[in-house]
Amino acid sequence: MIKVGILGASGYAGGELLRLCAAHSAFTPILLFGDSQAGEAVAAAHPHLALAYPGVRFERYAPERLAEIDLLFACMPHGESQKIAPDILARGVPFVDLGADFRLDDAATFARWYGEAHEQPDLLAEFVYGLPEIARDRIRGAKLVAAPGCYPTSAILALKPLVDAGLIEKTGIIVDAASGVTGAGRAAKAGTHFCTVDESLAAYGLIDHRHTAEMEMGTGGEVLFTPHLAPMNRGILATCYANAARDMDAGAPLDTLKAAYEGEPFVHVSGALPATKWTLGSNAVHLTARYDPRTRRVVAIAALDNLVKGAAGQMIQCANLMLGLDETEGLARIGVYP
Ligand SMILES: NC(=O)C1=CN([C@@H]2O[C@H](COP(=O)(O)OP(=O)(O)OC[C@H]3O[C@@H](n4cnc5c(N)ncnc54)[C@H](OP(=O)(O)O)[C@@H]3O)[C@@H](O)[C@H]2O)C=CC1
Ligand SMILES: CC(=O)N[C@@H](CCC(=O)OP(=O)(O)O)C(=O)O
Repeated sequence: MIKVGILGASGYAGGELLRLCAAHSAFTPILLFGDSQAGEAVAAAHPHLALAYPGVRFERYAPERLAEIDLLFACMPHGESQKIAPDILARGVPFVDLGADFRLDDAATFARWYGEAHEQPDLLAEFVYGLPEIARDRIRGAKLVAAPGCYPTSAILALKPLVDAGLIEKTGIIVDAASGVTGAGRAAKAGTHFCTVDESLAAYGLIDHRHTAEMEMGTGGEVLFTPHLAPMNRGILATCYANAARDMDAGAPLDTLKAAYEGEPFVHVSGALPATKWTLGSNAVHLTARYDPRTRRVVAIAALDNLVKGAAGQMIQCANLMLGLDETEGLARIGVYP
């Protein structure tokens, strides 16, 4: 048994992490931190988890309690991990953070995209960016991992092999992506109210969405990113456009993605146009790509579940690698469909 602590266990990502841990052979959540719900039963926040966590309650965070666990996950709003990172490092507990605090590799980029100075700039280099398909060897055995945001996971997986193979130019990359509403967290907000979202599709975060920085770090290109909010609970569909760097067969981008992800347990590349519905509840990413000789552009599309491969599933996949377990342990490769 690997004793797990979760910070932000009462949120959507924390709830999904608890759901996945319930099906994991080793990860056993024993400390669920959530100050505002301390004393409440897990099932009060997550009724669907009642059978898995009978009698388990949220507790207040206290750094000395880190001595009781073998692995720590955090699913808190940005800025919170920075405050407690020194405690975590001092105790040496393996840590996977889902917030954005330690994803970027330099403090100036963090300040540019998050609008505030980083409180622990010296610790940025200590964290590995937790995208196993790109950084598996660095995650294996690491103590500190920063899991990517949901949008960057989709865009980086669709684009990086095409950049690396020299098929697309690094400038002028466009990422148009739509997210399900759980991507915005569980707190009630005007922008995610049922009546605002239902039967509607809208862009937001024009030009300055903070995930642009992660996409640029992960692809090595210059990205114009436009997120959209879609009337669905889960899912990200990212449609990515780039200028072709040279003439090529229409199928060359698809062949490149197939070669790049051959043997990857959670990545499926095919000529079919991916849909978010294929991925629900699974850690799968479905990808496709084409070259259009008429416009000399390459288009690549990714679909995933923002709460699994875009959040809690990615965290479990990283933790499996960090602790030397089978990377796929506790994770579904097949979504619930229809
Ligand atoms: N939802 C998604 O698809 C994804 C989310 N993320 C990131 O993961 C993190 C969590 O997201 P999500 O679960 O959606 O968010 P939620 O709003 O659903 O949950 C946030 C959690 O953080 C806790 N929390 C809130 N404020 C504080 C604080 N000041 N100190 C400590 N804990 C606090 C909340 O506890 P309480 O109930 O007690 O307030 C709750 O457990 C965020 O950083 C988000 O950006 C990343 C990838 C995908
Ligand atoms: C639909 C929606 O609102 N999505 C969130 C993305 C949340 C996330 O995954 O990213 P971070 O962890 O980097 O915040 C947004 O656009 O802010």
